[in-house]
Amino acid sequence: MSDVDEEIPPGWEKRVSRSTGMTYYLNIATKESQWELPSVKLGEPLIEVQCSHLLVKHAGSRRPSSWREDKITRSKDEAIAILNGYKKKIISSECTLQELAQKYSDCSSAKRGGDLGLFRRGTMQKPFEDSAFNLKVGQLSDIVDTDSGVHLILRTK
Ligand SMILES: O=C(N[C@H](Cc1nc2ccccc2[nH]1)C(=O)O)c1cc2ccccc2s1
Repeated sequence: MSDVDEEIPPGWEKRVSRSTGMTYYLNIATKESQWELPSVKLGEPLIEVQCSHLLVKHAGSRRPSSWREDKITRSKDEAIAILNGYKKKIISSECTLQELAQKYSDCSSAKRGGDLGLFRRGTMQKPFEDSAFNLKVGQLSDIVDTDSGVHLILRTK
């Protein structure tokens, strides 16, 4: 099978099952696996994506409170600086977004490593949606600003 036929979409890895010797495909970010070659339907509109995110709220957030902190008083600039620190650790592979979200995200999805599940357009705040639907699978966003706070987004599906 030539490479072109077997193009593996970004964010996926080809693996061989130790027990059966069969080829399978592993989603690097979610660690989910499947036997079928993940299909990227080029040119078709993207209906839904799956993302994990790390949210740092600030005093100006719509709900300046979270499971971590009853009353969040940090400034937006401080929140951005904190998030830039996390981004450096993720880019250098010192930590994964999931590990940092679990510990530090001000979103209740922290308990799931920041995983928001699959979502369609029209369900998340617009700046978040626009960023998420412009990411490739496995790609990390720049800092995204919503009424909830500032986010890093990792597209996982
Ligand atoms: O809106 C949520 N949480 C808010 C913070 C927040 N604001 C967001 C805005 C866009 C995307 C995710 C966001 N999370 C909160 O905890 O104050 C969600 C939590 C969860 C948990 C699991 C799946 C989806 C969601 S959406």
